[in-house]
Amino acid sequence: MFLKRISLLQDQVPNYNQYPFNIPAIQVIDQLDLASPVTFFVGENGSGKSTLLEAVADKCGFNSAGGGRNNTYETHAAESVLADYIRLSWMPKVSNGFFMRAESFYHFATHIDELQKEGADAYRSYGGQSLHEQSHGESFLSLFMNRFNGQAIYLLDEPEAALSPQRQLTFLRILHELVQQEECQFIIATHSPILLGYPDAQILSFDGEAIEEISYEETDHYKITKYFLDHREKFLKELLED
Ligand SMILES: Nc1ncnc2c1ncn2[C@@H]1O[C@H](COP(=O)(O)OP(=O)(O)OP(=O)(O)O)[C@@H](O)[C@H]1O
Repeated sequence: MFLKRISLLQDQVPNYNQYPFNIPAIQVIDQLDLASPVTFFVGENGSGKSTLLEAVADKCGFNSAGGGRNNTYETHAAESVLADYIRLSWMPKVSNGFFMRAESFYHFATHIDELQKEGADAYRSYGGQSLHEQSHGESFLSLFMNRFNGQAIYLLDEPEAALSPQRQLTFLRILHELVQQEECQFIIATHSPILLGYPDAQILSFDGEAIEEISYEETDHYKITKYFLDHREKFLKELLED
């Protein structure tokens, strides 16, 4: 793995009452140690996972709307304010990698189409076909299978968004091969109890007073999903009738 620590430059934070420094989990970051090639960010909606991931992506030099170092294109995505206030500690440093956010993947696909029109063989890295001509889930898997390789860091924001449960398992297989064979590092914000099950991953929860490591079985994703599947009728009766 390459990225070992994310630190917040607390003495330089201009205002703790303003976004992004007003997010509870973010404002108390001192040093966040990454202890495994696969780190998951988990937490409630709005707990700050994307904000931190985007800041890391920006600091890596990746397009904060999605892409690698060479993907320069305009979007409505704002610059990451937080990026100026974090420090990344590497051992060793890698510059290869990719930031994928499900919500702006459409714009990224358009950017690849434009590169192809300009004469570059841009589709080669994405399964030989426009990402717009593949289903949402197929285009995600094309990205993971064809574009991801070599020693690199991959920052993924909810990669499960378009993937069926079966394809999430396929994704885990690709992830495993990239970690084992290419020594890739992943930081993944996710709500998927399937992805979170990846063995030996570090799971960082944004739900407490500080970002802290928790086990798979301690995640709400596991607990709620398990309870739901084990007691579906009772659970829904309580939920819908009370
Ligand atoms: N550009 C912005 N300006 C002001 N507040 C913002 C901005 N972007 C996000 N926020 C707020 O910051 C908080 C954290 O948002 P963020 O997108 O990081 O959450 P998240 O944990 O990734 O959530 P989700 O699981 O829903 O994707 C939220 O309360 C959100 O409303």
